[in-house]
Amino acid sequence: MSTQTIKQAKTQLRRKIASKLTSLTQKELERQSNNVYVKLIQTPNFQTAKKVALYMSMPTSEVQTLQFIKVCFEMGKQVYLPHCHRIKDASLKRYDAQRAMLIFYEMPDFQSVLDLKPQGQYQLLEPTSGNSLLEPEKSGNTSEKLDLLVLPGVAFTSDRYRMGHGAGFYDDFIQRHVSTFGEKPHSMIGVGLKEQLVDVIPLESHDERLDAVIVDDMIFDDKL
Ligand SMILES: Nc1nc2c(c(=O)[nH]1)N(C=O)[C@@H](CNc1ccc(C(=O)N[C@@H](CCC(=O)O)C(=O)O)cc1)CN2
Ligand SMILES: Nc1ncnc2c1ncn2[C@@H]1O[C@H](COP(=O)(O)OP(=O)(O)OP(=O)(O)O)[C@@H](O)[C@H]1O
Repeated sequence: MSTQTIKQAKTQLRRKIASKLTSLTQKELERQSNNVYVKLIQTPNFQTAKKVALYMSMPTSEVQTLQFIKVCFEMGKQVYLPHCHRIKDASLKRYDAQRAMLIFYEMPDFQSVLDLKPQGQYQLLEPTSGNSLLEPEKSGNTSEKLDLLVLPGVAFTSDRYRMGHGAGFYDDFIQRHVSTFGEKPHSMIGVGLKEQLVDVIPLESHDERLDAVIVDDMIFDDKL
């Protein structure tokens, strides 16, 4: 398949999942999110992780994360949340069409998460300052690598591939993590709803395979 055909197939799949998700009730979204969170907490990689990067969920189409973030603080984890950073210096682009990149900021406590305000084009709840991870324009960045990266997505497969909203942010972040720390985050876990589990995702060469995918009460990991 040509790159163009793969991109079109990804767009089609995004539409198909979006229409499936319109009939999901709030109750069902909460039920599945809770199942995911129980499974995630049980994983040894979560138990041992100190630095954990999560995301602030959008209201209807993603596994809800607020309760999970709360538990992370209660367990003494260092919690990081993403910010979409517009690239001003073209030399920081990793591919031509790239406009923005993810920076993760450390959240000092749960209250600061509750206080987040919607930012940018997608009105996501994002931090805009703080101790950062992989902020390239900032000198003296002394932060250490991530123990766990929890990834949102639009679709997931049982062989641990993921497709997002089409910005290429997470694959880019993983590559920059490798450039800076010499390795990927210790563990990368995608979380989804059962409506987001598909047989195949059209893959491009930059698409990263995850260490585990958790969908509703199912976990797919490389030890199975
Ligand atoms: N909760 C959450 N936070 C996140 C992400 C995410 O997927 N979920 N991201 C993950 O990278 C980054 C933000 N990236 C995003 C990129 C595009 C769209 C979006 O809605 N885009 C299209 C719709 C595409 C589609 O059909 O799905 C639009 O332009 O309307 C949302 C977030 C960082 N933070
Ligand atoms: N490393 C890269 N090199 C070249 N093109 C890329 C790269 N990363 C992403 N792109 C391009 O950017 C677009 C979005 O990529 P992709 O579909 O992989 O994003 P995604 O996984 O859905 O997004 P996200 O990770 O932000 O949720 C695609 O058109 C893809 O070809």
